[in-house]
Amino acid sequence: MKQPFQYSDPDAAIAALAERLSVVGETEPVNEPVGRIIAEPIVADRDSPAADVSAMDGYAVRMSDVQSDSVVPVSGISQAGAAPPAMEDGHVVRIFTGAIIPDGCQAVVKREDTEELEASIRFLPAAIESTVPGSHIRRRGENAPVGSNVLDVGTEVTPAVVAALANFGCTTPLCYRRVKVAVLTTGDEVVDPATPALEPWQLRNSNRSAVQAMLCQYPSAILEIVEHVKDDRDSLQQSLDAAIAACDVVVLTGGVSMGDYDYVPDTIEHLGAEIVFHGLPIRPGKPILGAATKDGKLVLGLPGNPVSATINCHRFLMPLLRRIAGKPSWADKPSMVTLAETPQKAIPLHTMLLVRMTDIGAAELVAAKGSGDLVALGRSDGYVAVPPMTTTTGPWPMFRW
Ligand SMILES: Nc1nc2c(c(=O)[nH]1)N[C@H]1C(S)=C(S)[C@@H](COP(=O)(O)OP(=O)(O)OC[C@H]3O[C@@H](n4cnc5c(N)ncnc54)[C@H](O)[C@@H]3O)O[C@H]1N2
Ligand code: MOO
Repeated sequence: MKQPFQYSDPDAAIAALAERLSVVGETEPVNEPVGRIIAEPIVADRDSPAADVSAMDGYAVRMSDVQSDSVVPVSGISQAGAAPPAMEDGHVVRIFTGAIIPDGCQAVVKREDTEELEASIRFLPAAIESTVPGSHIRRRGENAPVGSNVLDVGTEVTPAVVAALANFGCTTPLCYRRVKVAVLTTGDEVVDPATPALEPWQLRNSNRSAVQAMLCQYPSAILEIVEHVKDDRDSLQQSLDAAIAACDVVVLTGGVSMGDYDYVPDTIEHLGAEIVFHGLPIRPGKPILGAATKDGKLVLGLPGNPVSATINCHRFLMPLLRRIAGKPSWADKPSMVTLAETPQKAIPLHTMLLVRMTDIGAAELVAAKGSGDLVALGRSDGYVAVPPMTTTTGPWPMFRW
């Protein structure tokens, strides 16, 4: 670990790493695109709406007929799913929401603004006062004319985007392929989480579970390799070489610090990757390592302590994955929250404190015994980032799991 630190804050370190990473270029049509990134502009295949339509249930009228004392006969019905009838002079047409505006109609009057008589209507004062040409008419193409751009390349597909895509007949949008990720955990003391009886010197592989779970929440990434590697230089080198050949991103946990078995930094260097930072002024996570290969692949060495690995996977890996996946606005946009109590110690590091949200929207600190405290981790909703030498309640950025 180099001292002083190469970057004074996590965002600067993330940005420096991001600059060196390649963005996925290959594309594929995707059936279930939520969480994927669109790789082609989506163009309107028809006007939206496709014709002038009514925004209300009511009557299609000519302005000259909207008089306070006249009784106007109803000459037909325009309903959704059918062509409109002709509109006779001196008549109104009954119309429903979404139905096409008949030729000659200048406005729609809401049903509740009329008195409905047998086969005719009378306009109530509300209709007389508020009806102007175009009232309650949605004009053809007012949302988007045919051929216009509806969604840009780089849009992340949400349920709202899916609705817009469906409207333009796009059910399998062309998206960037998923980012291939390898997760390599290290540590000879670490065993599979399903192991029932452990020796006192063993512990369960919670880091693998945490990283896997975070990746599962992100549809633009796919886990290609998940492996636990023995604490020896050759095994680690072999696994790292294979992982970097097959994937865009390799995440390692453990072995990045100063211990005799901490081979991660050396093996990454041996790979020919540029170590952009090794050590940052953050707690937890001071020994974190970020590297980029010559062809722009990410190698992230997360510290082994479970709270550190989980927080820093969220803080560093997830935004960088969004960037590699092709999302232009990839940086985190944390909401600001006020802490329910002051942080106890002012330290010269960016501190990420586990918090739980109260019902009134304050962030309560979760008592934690350090970066191995998985109980505190499990009780948290996320973490709050407090700048160096600060003991005030904020508001500070809150990152939710
Ligand atoms: N002399 C120094 N020692 C340490 C420093 C330092 O700056 N100088 N930094 C400390 C900090 S901070 C951290 S965090 C750890 C990180 O070290 P490593 O990344 O080398 O992690 P390990 O030593 O391999 O493991 C630390 C701890 O975490 C447990 N662990 C590891 N992997 C897993 C896993 N997959 N699931 C659950 N738990 C895991 C491991 O058993 C250790 O208890 O270094 C400090 N030391
Ligand atoms: O990263 Mo370490 O987690 O500060 O213990």
